[in-house]
Amino acid sequence: MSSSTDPQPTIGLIGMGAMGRMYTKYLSQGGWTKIHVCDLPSKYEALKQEYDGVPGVVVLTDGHAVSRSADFIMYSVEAEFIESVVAEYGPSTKLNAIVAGQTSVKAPEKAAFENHLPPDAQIVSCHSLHGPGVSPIGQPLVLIRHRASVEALKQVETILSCFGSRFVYMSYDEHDLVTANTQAVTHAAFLSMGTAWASMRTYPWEHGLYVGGIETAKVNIALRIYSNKWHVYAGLAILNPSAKIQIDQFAASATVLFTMMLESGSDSEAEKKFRDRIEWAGKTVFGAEKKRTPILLSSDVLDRFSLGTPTGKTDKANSHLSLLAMVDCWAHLSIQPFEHLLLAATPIFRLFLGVAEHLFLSPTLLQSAIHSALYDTWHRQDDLEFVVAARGWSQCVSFGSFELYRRRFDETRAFFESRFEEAGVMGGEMIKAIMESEKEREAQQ
Ligand SMILES: NC(=O)C1=CN([C@@H]2O[C@H](COP(=O)(O)OP(=O)(O)OC[C@H]3O[C@@H](n4cnc5c(N)ncnc54)[C@H](OP(=O)(O)O)[C@@H]3O)[C@@H](O)[C@H]2O)C=CC1
Ligand SMILES: O=C(O)C(=O)Cc1ccc(O)cc1
Repeated sequence: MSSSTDPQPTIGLIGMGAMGRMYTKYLSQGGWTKIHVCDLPSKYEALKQEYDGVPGVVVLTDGHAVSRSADFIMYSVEAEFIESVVAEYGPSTKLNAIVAGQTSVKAPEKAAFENHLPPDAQIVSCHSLHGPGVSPIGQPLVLIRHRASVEALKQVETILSCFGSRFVYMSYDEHDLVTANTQAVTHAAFLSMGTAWASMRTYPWEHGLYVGGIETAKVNIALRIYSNKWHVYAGLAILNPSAKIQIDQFAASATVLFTMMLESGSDSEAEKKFRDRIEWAGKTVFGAEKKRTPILLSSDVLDRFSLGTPTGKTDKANSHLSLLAMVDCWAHLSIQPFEHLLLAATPIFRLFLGVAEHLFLSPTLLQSAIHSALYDTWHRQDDLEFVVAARGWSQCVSFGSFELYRRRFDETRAFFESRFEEAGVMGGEMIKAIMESEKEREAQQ
């Protein structure tokens, strides 16, 4: 790191995509004066022009130039490529530099750093648990002191303090377990909703049946995910071994619950089995949480962020199969989602857990969802498409194919693309409102 006569370390960012740019922005605004950045050499000229005059930022040709000059180096590249990128630039790491990665799954990053960084390099990795369009203030920022002195960790904290995020400390292995619990299944659920809607060629908020309250949250988040980079979700699902197990359980839960819905009909024994299973899942996940202040805003507030206009048909109950399956999945895997809430929740996980909690802690809502699941047939096609989509995503992840993942993602994305701008604004405001209401509640408690 910097010597005592040089108060500012040189900060290096390799990969100037969405996250690299976000880091550059906050580091520059935070007053750091030596921020060396690069992307692929082919983007050098364009990046140089773009960052001309941005305080503290120097664009360099490639990762060798950044690695050789920086005291703290962060790799913000696709998880799929971390091994090859570190293999290329790692040997150029400045003597005694501290190295970090921003990848959403850490097992490949850890292996890449151990295999390709010089022995004098210290490793303090990180992970901002939010997307590039969310304000980092108050969000969890994971710090992983893997091969580094306490002093090195302090230096990283100092550099990143300008984000106003909440530091969360864990090991590489803990990180992958926690993020599988919070992110993998949440993403699988929203990816499946999107694929189901796209398969039916319907924008759910446009036909008036899925508008307002819980539906608003589902639509806004699904569109938010599809407007992000496919490789972010592919990487954390395919390269994290714990994620595969969870996504598989989610698909299994959706399938079993849907089958039970079909079997019930006039069969009271089958109906009882379904009710018992939902009740068991709800107790397992939410049972101990009766005294917690609920996460979610009221339905009225959620309605403010709706993409569609309530038509009066909106009171019609539906099965909320995705939420029932999520809670069933958590219960089967003995995941206690509230344990992660304080520690390492992303905005999307927080919101989805809040929506599930809203459903399960309201006896009226839950009973009407169960009743609708058992007796209504109008949403059967939607639920069937959802189950097919969940199984498809699970199979895709189990095959470990990035190409297949990209094709599935792109197909659904194309269907929603024209709506991203509108949904991005709404979704952003919804997340902001929820974060603010959380802060207010915390202050009151
Ligand atoms: N987006 C998100 O919500 C979050 C993402 N992350 C993680 O951060 C990392 C980056 O994600 P994000 O910024 O969204 O993705 P982007 O695709 O926007 O950015 C990655 C950038 O790295 C570039 N790159 C690839 N190889 C090299 C190389 N050899 N040298 C220099 N640059 C290279 C890519 O170029 P090219 O496109 O040409 O390949 C691209 O510009 C990922 O590992 C992701 O999992 C973490 C938190 C949130
Ligand atoms: O909130 C979410 O789950 C997101 O989708 C944004 C996101 C994506 C990848 C990360 O590694 C961290 C956050």
